[in-house]
Amino acid sequence: MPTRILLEGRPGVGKSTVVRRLAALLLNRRAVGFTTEEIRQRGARTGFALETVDSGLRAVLAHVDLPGPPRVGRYGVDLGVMERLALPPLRSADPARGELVLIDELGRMELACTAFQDVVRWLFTSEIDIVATVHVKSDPFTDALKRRADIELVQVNRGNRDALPEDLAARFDSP
Ligand SMILES: Nc1ncnc2c1ncn2[C@@H]1O[C@H](COP(=O)(O)OP(=O)(O)OP(=O)(O)O)[C@@H](O)[C@H]1O
Repeated sequence: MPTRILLEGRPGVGKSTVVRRLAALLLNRRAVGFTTEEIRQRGARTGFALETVDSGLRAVLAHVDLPGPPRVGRYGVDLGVMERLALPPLRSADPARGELVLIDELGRMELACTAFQDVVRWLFTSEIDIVATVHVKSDPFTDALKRRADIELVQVNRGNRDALPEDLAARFDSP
């Protein structure tokens, strides 16, 4: 049975940092997937960049200056970035090669890509180990994942965020 972990936490608690540190700590496993990061201009958040875990490819996923569609809040989302950068490594993830999927995050902008929803559904039925971040906020897609009996829902908070990357790396790296 693969390990499927959802890291849940309030905005800014440190979920992305846990995922990035976990990717850097893994010795015997190859992590594939993506992380997202705020873009700030003159101190204000103007968008989000997406970066692939394995190859470090980076592009602007959402920005106040992008028109969309879709628009999520103040941001126009470039779904082509999901198609070109995020999906290929997820589609070719192979547990036989020791690969582990990291997704940061299962958020509204990412899930605006229906092909991404399909890939995530497939991943959660496959033999691939997964660590994905989710917000506390209710959303039909992530609520359904959180209710599954075969996932571990881990709350990220200030008390455990420093220890979590090493705890998770030890679990995934052990033979
Ligand atoms: N373990 C930590 N120790 C100190 N600072 C941290 C730690 N983890 C995260 N931070 C800081 O908190 C801020 C938010 O971190 P991060 O982006 O990882 O949170 P997040 O939960 O992924 O946020 P979001 O919900 O917006 O995606 C960053 O400035 C980061 O440097």
